[in-house]
Amino acid sequence: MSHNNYQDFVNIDEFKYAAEKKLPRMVYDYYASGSFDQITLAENQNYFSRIKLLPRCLIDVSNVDMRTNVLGIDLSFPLMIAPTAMQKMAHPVGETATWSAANELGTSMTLSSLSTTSIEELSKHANGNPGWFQLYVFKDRAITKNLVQRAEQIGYKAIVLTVDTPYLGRREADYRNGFRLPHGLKLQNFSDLPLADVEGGLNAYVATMIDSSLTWKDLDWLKSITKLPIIVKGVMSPRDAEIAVTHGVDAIIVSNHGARQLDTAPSTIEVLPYIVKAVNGRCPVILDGGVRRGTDILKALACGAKAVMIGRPVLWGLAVGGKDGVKRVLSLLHDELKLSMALAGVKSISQINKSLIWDPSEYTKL
Ligand SMILES: Cc1cc2nc3c(=O)[nH]c(=O)nc-3n(C[C@H](O)[C@H](O)[C@H](O)COP(=O)(O)O)c2cc1C
Ligand SMILES: CC(C)CC(=O)C(=O)O
Repeated sequence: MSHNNYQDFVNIDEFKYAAEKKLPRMVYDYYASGSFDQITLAENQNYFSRIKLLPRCLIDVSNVDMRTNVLGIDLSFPLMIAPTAMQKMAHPVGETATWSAANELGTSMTLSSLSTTSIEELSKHANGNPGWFQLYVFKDRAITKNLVQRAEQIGYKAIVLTVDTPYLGRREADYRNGFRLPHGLKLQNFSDLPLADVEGGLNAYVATMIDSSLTWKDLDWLKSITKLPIIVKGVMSPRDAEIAVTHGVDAIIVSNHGARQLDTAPSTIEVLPYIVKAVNGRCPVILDGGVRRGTDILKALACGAKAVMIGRPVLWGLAVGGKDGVKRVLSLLHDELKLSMALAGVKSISQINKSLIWDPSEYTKL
């Protein structure tokens, strides 16, 4: 067996480069791409780098406690795994490897509706504790209802309703490459239905199958068919956050879908403080998009997020080293956050607040 040196990688970028070398071009491009000119893709990371952290000194940081809890889920640190479709393209073990890595590191994952491992298979692997289930609402409501009820019955703890995908954003590399699900792989939640194949590419799939007429009324319908908490994923406008809260959602995920939908949308970290203000403590707010460093997690929490999610870094870990690759990705971010908290002068999650972010206007009158 060839020597795998990913255990020596010191940051997430190294995983990305290694995954690019290892994966077929079509798969890597699908995972990596943003839409159109990928302005938002760059901005998701760049905006983080423009925010400055202000360290406090002479605080006993010999013990840093990163534990937290989101909607009843205990986390060893405030990071969860975002739903990403078709993980068996990255590694033959796919979603179950990701779940195991998350579980061993004391965190949790959300299974995509469009997974290459079924709702039931993952739950069996997870001993009935599979995490959250991400829902795409199909035009055929019987299919949608079936997904939700299977997830509820078999032990998923919340439904993550994705609200930013009435159509798929245009990722140009996927057109060039003629992206399709590789032979031998299926969207396992639909076993033998025609729905399980992505023969004509993803854009056609979404346009044909996914309900682009979805509105807030459908959120009420969803609530009527399940007792599980409902989390809306893909909120970017503070106005929509307000509407979501009035519809009684249990949490909001501030997300621009990893910059794969509307290009030139703002970065998620830029809108986060405004959404937190609009929500005003009425439900937890989670952020995803561009989180690649422990300092990014610290900044998101300082802006009021309860936790963050990562998408692509997990796919890079999975591609490079399966379960152990994902574990290494998670532990890098875990250790980076711990060090960053200590260097900033905070020893627990509850001590993180916006005073950690450098804002000269707060000090001009001192
Ligand atoms: C390859 C890929 C597939 C994705 N599939 C889904 C999906 O099936 N459902 C969903 O709600 N979001 C999906 N997303 C969006 C992620 O859940 C998440 O919002 C995004 O990846 C976060 O940004 P990051 O990759 O910069 O961490 C996908 C993202 C990527 C990169
Ligand atoms: C199959 C797609 C709808 C999955 C997705 O959300 C994405 O590619 O961004």
